[in-house]
Amino acid sequence: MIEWWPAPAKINLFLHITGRRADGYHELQTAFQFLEHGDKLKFTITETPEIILQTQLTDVAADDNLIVRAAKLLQTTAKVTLGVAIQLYKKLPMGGGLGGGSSDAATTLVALNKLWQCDLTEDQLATLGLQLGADVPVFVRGHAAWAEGVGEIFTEIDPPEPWYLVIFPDCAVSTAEIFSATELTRDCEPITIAGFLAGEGSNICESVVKKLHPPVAQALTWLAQYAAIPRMTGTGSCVFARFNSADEAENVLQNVPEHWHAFTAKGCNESPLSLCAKDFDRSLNVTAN
Ligand SMILES: C[C@@](CO)(OP(=O)(O)O)[C@H](O)COP(=O)(O)OP(=O)(O)OC[C@H]1O[C@@H](n2ccc(N)nc2=O)[C@H](O)[C@@H]1O
Ligand SMILES: Nc1ncnc2c1ncn2[C@@H]1O[C@H](COP(=O)(O)OP(=O)(O)O)[C@@H](O)[C@H]1O
Repeated sequence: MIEWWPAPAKINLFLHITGRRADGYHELQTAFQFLEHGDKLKFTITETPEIILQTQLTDVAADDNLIVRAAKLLQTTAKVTLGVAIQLYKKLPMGGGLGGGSSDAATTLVALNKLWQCDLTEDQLATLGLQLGADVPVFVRGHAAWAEGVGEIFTEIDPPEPWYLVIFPDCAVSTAEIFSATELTRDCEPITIAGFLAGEGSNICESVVKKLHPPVAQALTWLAQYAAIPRMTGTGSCVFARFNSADEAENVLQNVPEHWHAFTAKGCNESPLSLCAKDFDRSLNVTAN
């Protein structure tokens, strides 16, 4: 049986804004890839219907935590009478653009769907996830993706899987703050998947974030000494660069200034959550046979 379920980080390999809908949401083009690095969650199913989060996050009330919101949403939708106690091992910085909150929510949906035996389909879980946040569906689906619309229309992609060095420049960036900035570029020319795979694309939010959060600019400048095309993920604040091997990424990690948190991780097109869910299904089949 699975004890700890992974909630991996994602990075946006590029991020363009192509327009804005009448409801204020932005139309995007982006490419998501997962990292072999992230949070972990442990679920203990209970006979009574309470949902208890045993690990508290500073600054997030338990009822606002996306883990609790995801569990409640699934419990109500699938009319589940069981409950759950959840432990969280939090590694991903909040407001870092690594999608930690969304990934925690997706792992909760995917794991509890199995542990509570709800039998919702992946499409149903992704639709539920979208109610919690724009980034939740890609974590539910678990494959690297080209995304359009407000980030919910996916095409699976298989870009190279390099090693990354990721720096969290010790500042949190709110997605809503960046999307409400007047100087944000909102009219990028659409690009194609083939164009992206050939190297087109950048993160259009970088200039606004660098201006509002100088540590992000400093981290990008620092990384540029060691790697071509350092980039910000999502609306920040983390920045990343790619390397051909774990050793190359590790060597640069040794030099990262102490006041920044940093880590290395391999990029992966199938998410650790998806692999874990398959392991879970296999273990059930073994027990049944
Ligand atoms: C733009 C991305 C790229 O990955 O940024 P990051 O959050 O990862 O940095 C995400 O899609 C973000 O997803 P997520 O963080 O789940 O966003 P949400 O909670 O749904 O929305 C936060 C706020 O951002 C704005 N928002 C979000 C998504 C979008 N396509 N257009 C928007 O204008 C809305 O004002 C919304 O209130
Ligand atoms: N389980 C959770 N983990 C992280 N953040 C959460 C969680 N639940 C709710 N949040 C809220 O979501 C915000 C965004 O967090 P996160 O997804 O980690 O960053 P980002 O969207 O920049 O990748 C946090 O600042 C926090 O207020």
